[in-house]
Amino acid sequence: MVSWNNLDTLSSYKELADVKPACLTEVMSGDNGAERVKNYSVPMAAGLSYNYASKQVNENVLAALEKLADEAQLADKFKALYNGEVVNTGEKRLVLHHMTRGQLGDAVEADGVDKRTFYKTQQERIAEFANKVHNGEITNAAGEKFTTVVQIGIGGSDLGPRAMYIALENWAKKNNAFKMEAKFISNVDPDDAAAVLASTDVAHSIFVLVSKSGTTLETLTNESFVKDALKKAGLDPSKHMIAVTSETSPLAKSDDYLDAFFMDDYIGGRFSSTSSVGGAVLSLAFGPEVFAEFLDGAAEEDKLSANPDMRKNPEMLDALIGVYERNVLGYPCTAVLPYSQALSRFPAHLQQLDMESNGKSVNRFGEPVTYPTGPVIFGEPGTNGQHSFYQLLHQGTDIVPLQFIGFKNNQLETDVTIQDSTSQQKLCANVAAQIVAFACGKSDENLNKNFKGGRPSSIIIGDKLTPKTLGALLAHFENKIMFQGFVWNINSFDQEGVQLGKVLAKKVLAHDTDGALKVYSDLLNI
Ligand SMILES: O=P(O)(O)OC[C@H]1O[C@H](O)[C@H](O)[C@@H](O)[C@@H]1O
Repeated sequence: MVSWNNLDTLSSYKELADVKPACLTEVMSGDNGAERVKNYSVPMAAGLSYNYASKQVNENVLAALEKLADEAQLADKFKALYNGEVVNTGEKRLVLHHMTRGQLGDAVEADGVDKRTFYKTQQERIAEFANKVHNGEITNAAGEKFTTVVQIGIGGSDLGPRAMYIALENWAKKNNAFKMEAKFISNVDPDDAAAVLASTDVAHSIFVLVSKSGTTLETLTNESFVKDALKKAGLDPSKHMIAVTSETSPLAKSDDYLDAFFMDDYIGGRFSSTSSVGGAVLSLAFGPEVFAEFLDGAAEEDKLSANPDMRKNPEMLDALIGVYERNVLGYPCTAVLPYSQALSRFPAHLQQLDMESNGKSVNRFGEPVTYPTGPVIFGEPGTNGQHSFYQLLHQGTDIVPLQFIGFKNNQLETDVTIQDSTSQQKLCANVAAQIVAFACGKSDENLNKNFKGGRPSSIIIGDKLTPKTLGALLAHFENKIMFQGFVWNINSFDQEGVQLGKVLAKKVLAHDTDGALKVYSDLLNI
C-alpha cells in the first residue's frame, strides 16, 4: 500500500532544502565540466540519453533526491497506477494510458473487459481501416481514393496528434511511409476551419472527429462547419467522417460516421496520443506499422520509468531535479527547446501536458498545498528561440531551467556545407554552445555585456528523430509529469480549472450576463 503525503511533511524534503546546489560556473568549467558531461547521463529508450551535467546537482543533491524518491514512494505509486488503482481521485478513475502501448504489470479489468485487450483491439481496428483506405477498399462515393485526412478536435484531441504528425511528416516522406497528408482544425475561430477547408480537396478527404467527451463546443461547432462545406460540395458527410470518442459519449453510436474508434475515461485527453486519438490520424497518414513503432518507443521508455533506481530512471530523475528547481531553488518556469524543426509543436503539446496536469493548488484530497507545484512551460524550436527570447534566459532577473532536445542527424538527409560545416552541424553547435554559455557565463567589466552563468539546463540527445524515438520522447515527458504530481501529492489527471470559463462563455452566448461580463460582451459585440 502506498501512502499519499504532502511534500512538506516529508523529512527527506527538509533535508533536501539544506543541501547546497552545485555551482555551475565551477563544476562546468575545465576538466571538471568535461567529466560531468560524460558521467551525468542516463540511457533512455531508442538510443536516446538524458544528460543532466548542466543541472545544479552534485552527489549530495542526488543522494537527497534519492531519499525523496524513496520516501515519496514514487516507484510504488507508478506501480499502483499501472496496476489499476484509482489514482485520478478527483474523477474517481483509473489512469491507463500506459496500457495503450504495453502491459507493465497485472492485467486490469474495468467495465467488464480486459483493458489491454480493449486498447489493442481499437488499434487493430484502426489498422484495418487505414489499410483499406490506403489500398482503395474504402473510397469516396465516386470510388476514388482518399488522399487527405483532416482531424477535428481541440486540447488533447489536437495538440499531441498534431505535434506527432509534424514530427514525423518529413521522416515519412524520406522513408516511403507517407500515405496521406494530415491537416488539423481546432479553434472555434471560424477562420481556422475556413482556411483549412479552402486549401483542402474535400472530395478526397476523410475527416476524423475526435472528442473523448463528445460534448466539446469547439469541436462540435467545427464538425457542423465541415459538414456544411461537404454538403455544399454535393458530398454526403457520413461517407467522409469517422469518429474517435469514448464508448459512453453521444457520438459513439451515431450513424453520421463511416466508422467509430474508441478510447475511454481512463485515458486523459492530454495523455491520449498513443490511444485511438493519435492512432487514427497517424495510422492514416503514415500507415499502422509506423504508429506501432511509435508505440514501441513509448512502451520501452515506460519500462525504464518503472525502475525504482532513480539514477537509472530518466523520468524519475528529471522529475526530481525539476522539483528541486521549483521547490528548493524557487524557479517559476521551464523552457522546452528542441533543436529540431520537426518538433516545432512539441512545446505546445507539453504546455497542455504539464500545465493542465500539474497546475494545481490543492492536493489529491482537495486540501490546499502550501508549496509551489507545476512550473510555467513554454518553448520554441532552436535556433529560432535564440533570436527571440534567449536574451531574458541569459540575462533576465529570473532563472529559467531549460530542457534542450537535440539529434545528431536530420530527418530528410538533405544538407549543404557552407564555410566548412553543414546546417545540421551548425544547429548542433548552437545547442552545445548554449548549454555552456548558460552554465558558465562570461565576465565582462561592462555589466550590460556580462553573463553571470549558473543557469541550469539538461539535454535529451538522440541519433535521429524517428517514430520510435518520438514515442520514447513523449513517454519521457508524460512520466516525468506524473512523477512530479506524485511528489507534490496532487492529482495530475483532472482539469477542473478549465470549467469556469466554459460556464461563463455559455452565459454570454445566452445573454444571461450582468456587471463586467455584460460590458465585455457589449464591447465584443456578442
Ligand atoms: O476530447 P474532448 O472531450 O473534446 O476534450 C478536449 C479538451 O477539452 C477540455 O476542456 C480539457 O481541457 C482538455 O483536457 C481536453 O483535452
